[in-house]
Amino acid sequence: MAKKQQKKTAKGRLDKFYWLAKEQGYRSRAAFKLVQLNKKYNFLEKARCCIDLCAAPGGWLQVASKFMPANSLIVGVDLVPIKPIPRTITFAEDINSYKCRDQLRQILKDWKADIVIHDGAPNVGTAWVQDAYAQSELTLQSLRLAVEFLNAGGTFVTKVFRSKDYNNLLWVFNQLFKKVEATKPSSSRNVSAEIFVVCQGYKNPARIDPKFLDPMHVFKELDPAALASEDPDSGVPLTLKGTSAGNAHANVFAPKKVRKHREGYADGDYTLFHSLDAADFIKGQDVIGMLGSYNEISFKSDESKKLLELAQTTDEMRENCSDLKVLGKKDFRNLMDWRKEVRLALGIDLPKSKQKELAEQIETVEVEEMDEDDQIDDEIARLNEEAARKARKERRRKNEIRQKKILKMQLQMTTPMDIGMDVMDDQLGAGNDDMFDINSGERVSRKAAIQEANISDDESDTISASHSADDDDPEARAKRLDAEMDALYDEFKQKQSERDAKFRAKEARLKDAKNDSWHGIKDDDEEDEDDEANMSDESEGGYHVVQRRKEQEETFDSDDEEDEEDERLEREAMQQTKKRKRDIVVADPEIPEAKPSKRSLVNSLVSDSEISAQQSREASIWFDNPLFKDLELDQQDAEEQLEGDEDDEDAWEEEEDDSEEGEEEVDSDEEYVSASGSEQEEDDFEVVPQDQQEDAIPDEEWDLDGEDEEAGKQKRIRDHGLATAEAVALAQALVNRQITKEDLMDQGFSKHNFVDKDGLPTWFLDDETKHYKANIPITKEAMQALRDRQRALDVRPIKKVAEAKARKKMRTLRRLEKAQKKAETINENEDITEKEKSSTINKILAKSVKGGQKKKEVQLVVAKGVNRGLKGRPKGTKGRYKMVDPRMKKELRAFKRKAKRDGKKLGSSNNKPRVAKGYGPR
Ligand SMILES: C[S@@+](CC[C@H](N)C(=O)[O-])C[C@H]1O[C@@H](n2cnc3c(N)ncnc32)[C@H](O)[C@@H]1O
Repeated sequence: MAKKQQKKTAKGRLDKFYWLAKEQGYRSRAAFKLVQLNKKYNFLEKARCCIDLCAAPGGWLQVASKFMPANSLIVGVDLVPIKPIPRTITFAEDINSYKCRDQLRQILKDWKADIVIHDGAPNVGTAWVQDAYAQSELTLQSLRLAVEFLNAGGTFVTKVFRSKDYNNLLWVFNQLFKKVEATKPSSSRNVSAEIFVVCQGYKNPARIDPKFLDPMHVFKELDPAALASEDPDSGVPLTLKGTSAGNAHANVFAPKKVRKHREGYADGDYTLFHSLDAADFIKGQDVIGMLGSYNEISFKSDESKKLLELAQTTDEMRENCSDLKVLGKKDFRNLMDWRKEVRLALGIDLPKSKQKELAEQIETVEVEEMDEDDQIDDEIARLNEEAARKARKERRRKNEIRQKKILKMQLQMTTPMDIGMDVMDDQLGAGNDDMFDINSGERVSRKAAIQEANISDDESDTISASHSADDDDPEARAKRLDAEMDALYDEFKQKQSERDAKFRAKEARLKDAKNDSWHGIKDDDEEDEDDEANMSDESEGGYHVVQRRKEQEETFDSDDEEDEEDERLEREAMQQTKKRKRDIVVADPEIPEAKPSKRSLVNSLVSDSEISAQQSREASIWFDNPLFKDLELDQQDAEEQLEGDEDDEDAWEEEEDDSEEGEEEVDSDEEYVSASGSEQEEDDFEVVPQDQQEDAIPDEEWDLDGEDEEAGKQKRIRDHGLATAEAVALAQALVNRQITKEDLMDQGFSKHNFVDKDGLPTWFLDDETKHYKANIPITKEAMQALRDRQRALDVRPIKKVAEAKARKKMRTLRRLEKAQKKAETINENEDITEKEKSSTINKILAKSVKGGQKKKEVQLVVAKGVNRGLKGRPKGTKGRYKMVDPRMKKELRAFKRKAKRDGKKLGSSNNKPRVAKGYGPR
């Protein structure tokens, strides 16, 4: 028995309602019974005065106080005092006493109750052993108080036990109320015989016959003799004729006069608890029946005490025996096994081998006694029988194999390719042409035939060998079949995993989902996958990525023309980044840092061994290409390059920030890089800046080891919000008050969450994981909200652009600050006139504003002679430069000439090419 899972008190008390009650501050789990009853009948919201009979510890009172309107009168009474509850009046009294009635009258004064609720349970025996009759009496007593204090039209809610008095009680209720309904809320344990009756619309008769409320009359046992002498017209027993009870019986017994025993007590048996002696359990025959009808297996008799000394009677068995009502399927199976073992140990049953021996001995003796003819006849009969048995066994085996194969097919454990190959093999090898035998009496579907053919000879041999061993024992056969199915399923999964990378990733994700650190971040995971896909797309420069980027850039262009220059630089930077990413991927895909985003995510999904095996295979094939002969970059080199490049990036950022008033350095990476040979080589191995990796996969998502899991979960929820349509739909329903928090919690405790997985085969569990999920409806609004959010994300500028904008803003601010300081100094200067001051300040301000928009000048450089084709920054060049074709120089000269001839100023033309002040050294 799963001791850890369920605290072993009677009925496994600590169930979800126990915890819910704890969480919501209810004093008892019983509170949820009233919550659920009220949810169904809505009696609390309308009531202004409520009497709770047998109210301790006060769970129902808390619920009443929560759901009833403010300023309602709520009175609770119990044998034991109740700790004060806001908005309620309580006192300790026996509800059977007159004192109780008087006190109620005193409290209510001239008020009448709209609702009387009763959840009393007489304290008899142990806490959970109930005496049904006492319970019925208590119920009748509560009815007596109810009819005294209820308003016309009021409601009475009471607990009743499903005993033989149940129908009588219901009959009485029906006489006094317009509508009577019995219901069992889900919070009431199934093992409990209790049921709740909701009586609505109190008729408030002017006078009630006291016999209606007298247990002696209501629960009167009917004397068969009295019943026999009945009124011929109405069928009412003569002893009761003319009384209300008589009328009651007229209703109950007419027209058939046969009283139905539903699920009530057996005659003379008024207890709900039944104990079975262990010795009887071991020796008895109807084991299942016994386990179903008894509450415990006791070891009280001398015979059963001896069982306790057996090694087979473990502590767990004893524990299981102590409360049969809380056992699961597996526990019952264990109990049956235990019984079998004990029977063997006590010699009640013989072991199988001995049984066979015995049978053989008997057979031999018989044979010895026969004469020769008889012997021959008998031998023939035996052989015939054996042949028939073998044929039966073979047929059974084939059926099993077929079933198994059909199941395999249903689970899609075979692929069409396998089927084709197997069929061919089989047909070629064994000449099996059954498939095409249309006259075959046995109508096997083509698929089934294929499946049958799927079994290899080896497999069938193994199966038949193992079959013969335990063919007669259905239990062993079932176990063997289970084991075989599991093995087949594992094989199938392995095959699929080898074939399909997606499947592998899915498996790994499932595994991770089961892992605590992954709990609840499935969507993040998916997001990351998307990120990964995007990034890998990016690194390959796919069409979609280009399009997407284009769109983003266009949006941005139209948004802010002022930042044109910065934007262009950013575009170039991004292209460079992409180029660098490509470079590093081509240069050495084995360097982990070379594929930062991909590696890190894949690491998390697929085990290292899987990756390395597959990668090394793929990598060796890839690097067999002669292209890579000369390329020997080891991981260390790559790391050094990475560091170097990062330093460069930092330097670039610093210079960018330090540059002032148009003296900015060249932004473009190509232009920035030094021309020296070694550095040039390094340039080829630039990598994606580190911060991009961090963007793709936030550290904290992967690194939850040391953190509090709950805190991590909360953070993810904060960071990523409602990521699925289901989540958004639920959130909207909550906000719009279509459902309440309680509903949501209720739904959370669904069959999908509390599944006993013990003993279930893996393939079944896998399938369940896939399909056995609560179906949360998605609304149009939720989808729209998600789409809107995605759209908002799409139009947000990418990080690099936002950074460029911020840098620009910062530079403008610095310039303005400087200008302001200068203006202040000028203002304080008393040597110059006010007019001069204002014009100088104006100039400074204009300059500072213009400074930001000043176009950067580009030097055009022509490489000549040996320098032609050299890459990198030409010696002696400062600032931005552009390598141009020599022809352009000529064209420029021609342009100047023409301009001179036409008398135009070079600078006045809008069509002039962008030129530098002069030419570079080469
Ligand atoms: C199941 S509990 C009630 C739980 C309660 N409805 C709640 O929500 O907390 C049953 C209660 O009935 C009370 N009881 C039993 N017989 C009684 C009687 N004759 N008069 C008053 N209370 C009684 C017991 O003291 C016990 O507290």
